[in-house]
Amino acid sequence: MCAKYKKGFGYKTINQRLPVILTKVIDQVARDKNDIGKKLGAGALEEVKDVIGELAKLKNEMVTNKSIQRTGSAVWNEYLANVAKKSFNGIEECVRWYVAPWLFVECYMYHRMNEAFRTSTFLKTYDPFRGQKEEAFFESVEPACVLGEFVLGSKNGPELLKTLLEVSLWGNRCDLSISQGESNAQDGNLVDQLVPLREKILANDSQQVWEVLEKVRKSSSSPRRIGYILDNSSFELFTDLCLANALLESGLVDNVDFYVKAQPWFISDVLVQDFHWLLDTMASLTDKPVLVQLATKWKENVQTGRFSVVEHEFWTYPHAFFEMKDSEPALYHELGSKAFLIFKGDLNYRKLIFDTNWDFETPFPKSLLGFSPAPLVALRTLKADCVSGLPAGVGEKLSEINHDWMNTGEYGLIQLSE
Ligand SMILES: O=P(O)(O)OC[C@@]1(O)O[C@H](CO)[C@@H](O)[C@@H]1O
Ligand SMILES: [Mn+2]
Repeated sequence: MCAKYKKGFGYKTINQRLPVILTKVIDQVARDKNDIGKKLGAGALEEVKDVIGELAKLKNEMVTNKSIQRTGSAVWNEYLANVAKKSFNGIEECVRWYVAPWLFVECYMYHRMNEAFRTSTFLKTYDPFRGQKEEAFFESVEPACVLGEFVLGSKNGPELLKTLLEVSLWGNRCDLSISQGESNAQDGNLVDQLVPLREKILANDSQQVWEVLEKVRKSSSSPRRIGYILDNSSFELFTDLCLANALLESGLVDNVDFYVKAQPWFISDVLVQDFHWLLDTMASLTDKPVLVQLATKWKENVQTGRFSVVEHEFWTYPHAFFEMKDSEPALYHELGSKAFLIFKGDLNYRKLIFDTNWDFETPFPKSLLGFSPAPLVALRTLKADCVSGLPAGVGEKLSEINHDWMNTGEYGLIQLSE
């Protein structure tokens, strides 16, 4: 899929969404300029100007459909060469913003943005999205309290697990990339919304997920460790922690390894510091005892290693996941050592199914193209036009009602591949 077809979501992304997102990054850096200068001195101030210049150049390349440039990353350059080889007769100059695969180009924008920061001296670890992520959590404190009360007051077992799979799924609507950085917090009590939302789950393997996890619980291998490939910070991360909490407390698994991005990504994606920020912030909200109680528990899990947070550069590469086995075999092997994997969100889903226009009814496991390090579930609200594993007729019917149905975040999937 690429951005050349004006009716596709790829076109809207390159033509509208990404320029807006990048402009906001430039504005944010410009706003932070004086603070940075005051804190770090004149050298830093000069550097801020250079970074803004780089970002403006990137925006110009994007909006004028220039060729995708090589960068300082061998991995990205090799990927670019492969895109050229596969679709452009090896001519890299022909790989332009509007004709290159959409997934590659969208990731490339964030890669180039990060390169501008990472190659600087003073702004190496600067995260232009930090404020938005933090604000998003403060906007969701009330729904988080309600959900927290629910989690603390529920009995462990299949019903709670299935409910929290749905909670974590709908947490994926709170993504700041789809809203181009505008507020997109959880609205109201999610637990009450689950029943009406259920008809929007187009494929729901939650019962089978429970059965697989029951097998994990009974297995002799110890410790029973799962990998949780996170997506967005703030409320979505809170829902993920609620699910992980239930997995531990029901005795289904012993350890949860959370995989996070190593660079600011798609605005709201979790970085290591976002994970700890959330726990610290919850712990500091003393007028919200339920959040303090959960933070205490989860911090203890971090201290004892029952929760761990792992960053890996692979999640900010352009590769589809079926390519991981060859391009990042150590990570594939590491995931293969887990009893179960949870993949969150739209971007991870796109990478799982190679961002391909599968027939709606293609079985989900088949669309993973051999990616199968361990049994896995994908929890994803649909925000891009690719999907697999739908029951007969569902996709066709929705297409008749609204041709944009795959891009709105209104529908969800809980899909298992054993
Ligand atoms: O991965 P997530 O946070 O669920 O979704 C991120 C997202 O940017 O991915 C799609 C395009 O890649 C967008 O439609 C959507 O906003
Ligand atoms: Mn995201």
